[in-house]
Amino acid sequence: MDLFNDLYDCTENLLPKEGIVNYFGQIMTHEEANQYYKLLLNEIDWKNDQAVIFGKLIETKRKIAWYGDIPFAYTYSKVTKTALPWTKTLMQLKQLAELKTGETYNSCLLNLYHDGSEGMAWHSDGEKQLKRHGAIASLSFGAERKFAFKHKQTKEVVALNLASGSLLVMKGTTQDNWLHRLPPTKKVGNPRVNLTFRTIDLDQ
Ligand SMILES: O=C(O)CCC(=O)C(=O)O
Ligand SMILES: [Fe+2]
Repeated sequence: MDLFNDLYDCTENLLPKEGIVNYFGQIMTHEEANQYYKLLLNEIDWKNDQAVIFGKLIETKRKIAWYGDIPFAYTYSKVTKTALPWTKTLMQLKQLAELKTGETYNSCLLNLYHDGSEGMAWHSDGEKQLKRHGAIASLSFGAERKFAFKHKQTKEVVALNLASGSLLVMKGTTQDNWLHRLPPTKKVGNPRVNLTFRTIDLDQ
């Protein structure tokens, strides 16, 4: 695993300008990643995501869950969700993400993509309730999927594959200047679980 991880320099900024994205590669063994994947699939209170699109309430096939230090209300795609208390597994993963990235987090949004037909459209995670320029740590489990960034003005694109058991961090002004997405793909038939650890600003 160490040999493999030497291929990634987690201090290298993947963005050419106006934001910072670091990819740490796989931060655990395949066995550990597989264990976490199964635990997360079973333990998490997965719900179909709801969103208001053109004024209509729709349910996505992708499932989500929202956990945090306290029952924060978080408005995402115009629907408000209340954070559930951390599970033991999520607490372990939060500590791992904090140790690796040198940042702290107080909440986590989880996404379950059943197969490659499910993805997430271009967006940035700049919600008002999030700490301005706070780091967002992304842990992935299960199927490897492509993840892409697009500069809001120049439309430059940067893409990479997120492996099972891998960690990526977005920080600085990334959310101001770049969109990101998880493109749908016909090549993937297995589920993927993604965790994004975030910091809700309690003064907002
Ligand atoms: O699934 C991913 O890798 C990204 C999810 C994401 O961008 C989000 O939850 O805001
Ligand atoms: Fe996002």
